Amino acid sequence: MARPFVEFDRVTLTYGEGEEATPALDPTSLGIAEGEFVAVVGPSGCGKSSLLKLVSGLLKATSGNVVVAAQEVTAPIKIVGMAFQNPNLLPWRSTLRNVLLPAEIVQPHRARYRRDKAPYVERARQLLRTVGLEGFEQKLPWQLSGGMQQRASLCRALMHEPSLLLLDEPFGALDAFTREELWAVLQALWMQKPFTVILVTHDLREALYLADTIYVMSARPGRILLRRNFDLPRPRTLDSTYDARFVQALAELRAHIAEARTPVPAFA
Ligand SMILES: Nc1ncnc2c1ncn2[C@@H]1O[C@H](COP(=O)(O)OP(=O)(O)OP(=O)(O)O)[C@@H](O)[C@H]1O
Repeated sequence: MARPFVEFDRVTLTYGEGEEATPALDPTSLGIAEGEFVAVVGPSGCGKSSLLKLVSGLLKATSGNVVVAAQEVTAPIKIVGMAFQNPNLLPWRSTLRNVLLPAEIVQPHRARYRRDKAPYVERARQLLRTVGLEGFEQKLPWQLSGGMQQRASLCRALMHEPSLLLLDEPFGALDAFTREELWAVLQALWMQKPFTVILVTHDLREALYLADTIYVMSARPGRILLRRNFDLPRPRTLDSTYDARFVQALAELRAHIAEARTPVPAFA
C-alpha cells in the first residue's frame, strides 16, 4: 500500500508549560491518502484547528511525528493552501490581485511570476470563472458579498496548485444557502484535479457532502473517536443529502458527537 500523504505518528500537543500547560491533543495517529478529502468534526475547543497547524508546520508537535509528502514537518511547509472562516482579502487589492498573491510570494512561483505573469493571470481568471466570479476580477473586496469574498479566498488558496488544502471552517460565517452553494463550488474545484483536503467544520452535513473520510474528535484533549468512510458517488448534490445512506451516516455522526461532548452540569 502506498505511504499516506499526511501521517501522524503518536502526535501530542500541549500548549504552555508547568502550571500553565494545556494539553490540546492526546496521542493521535492517522494516515491520509494523496487526493483524499477528509473532514474533521468535534466539539468546540477539541483541537481541530491545532491539528491543522501541526500539519502545516505552524505548530510543532510536543511529541510524535508529523510527516507530509514523505518529509517530516519541522517548519511551515510550502505545498499547502489555506482558507479560514474570515476570507482575509487585502482590502486595497482587486479580486484578481488578491488571488494572484501566492504567485507573488511562494517559491518557485515567485521567480517564474516575475519573469512571465501571463500564465498566472490566466490561471487566476480560470479559477475565478470556475467559482462564478467572472466579471468581478477588478472589484475590490468591499464590493463583493461575503460569499463572493469566500469564493475568491478559495481561489487564492488554490492559486499555487497546492497538493494540500487546509480549510478551517471556511463557510462558517455564511448563510445556509450560500454555504450550500459553496459546497458545490469546492467539490467542483476538487473534482477537476483532486488534491488532498483537510476540512475542519462544525457542520456534519457539510462534512458528509464533501468528504471521503470523516474523523470525529473527542472533547479536549482531542483524540480520534471515529474514522468514518463515506463513499456516496460524486458529484454529490443537495439531493444527495436526502439519500438514505446520507441520512443514516448523519445520524451516526450526530450520536458520536453527542458522546464526544463534555456533559454540561445540570442546574440545581
Ligand atoms: N495558543 C494557545 N495557548 C493555550 N491554549 C491554546 C492555544 N490555542 C488553543 N489552545 C487551547 O487548545 C484547545 C484546542 O484549541 P483549537 O483551537 O485547536 O480547538 P478547535 O477544536 O479548533 O476549537 P473551535 O471548534 O472552537 O474552533 C482549546 O481548548 C484551546 O483553549
